[in-house]
Amino acid sequence: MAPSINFVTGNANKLREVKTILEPGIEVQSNPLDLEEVQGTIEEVTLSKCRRAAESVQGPVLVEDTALCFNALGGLPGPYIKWFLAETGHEGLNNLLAAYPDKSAEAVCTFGYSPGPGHEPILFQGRCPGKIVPARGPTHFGWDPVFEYENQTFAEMDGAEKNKISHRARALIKLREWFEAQHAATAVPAQ
Ligand SMILES: O=P(O)(O)OP(=O)(O)OP(=O)(O)OC[C@H]1O[C@@H](n2cnc3c(O)ncnc32)[C@H](O)[C@@H]1O
Ligand SMILES: [Mg+2]
Repeated sequence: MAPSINFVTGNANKLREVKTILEPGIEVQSNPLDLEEVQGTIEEVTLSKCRRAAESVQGPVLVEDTALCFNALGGLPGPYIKWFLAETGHEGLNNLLAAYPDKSAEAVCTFGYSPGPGHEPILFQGRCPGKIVPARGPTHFGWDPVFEYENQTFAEMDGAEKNKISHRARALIKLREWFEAQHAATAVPAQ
């Protein structure tokens, strides 16, 4: 039987990508709890989110936090990208870099897995380099239209292309390796 994982997220686009990448090897269940997110480094935000999720669910959970880091701004907006995007939009994200020739950025995806409340979460991080450009492509998912990787924005790619190289895919390679090794170690050998 495939191992399963309980992904706590309010973001339907994240859930779709995680399911596409992990299933059928790992079955992804989901829970749309809205978790409070603290300020801090990328890792601190995910650790706190994961501890809260494990407390709320009283069981094993997976959470994820996505950051978008502008190199000219020392890594900001980073884990605060959600609020920058909501308040300034795609054009505003470009304007933030107007004073700098360096438009390079990094998308950072950090998954946190906790076996349950009281356990320290384990982190799996993936990074994808790119640059911030005026919006191109459909506007279904967050900052996808303004993040360009090798001449295409994430929004211009089809799902399969994005899932080959994205920050999320790179983090999930690490998560899958660890999760499958854990499952193999605890599975009862066939008699
Ligand atoms: O419930 P959670 O999992 O926290 O979902 P969220 O939507 O609040 O997500 P985050 O806290 O991680 O905030 C990240 C922001 O970046 C956006 N985002 C996340 N992954 C993205 C991706 O692959 N492409 C474009 N935008 C993305 C997302 O819509 C948010 O605005
Ligand atoms: Mg969030």
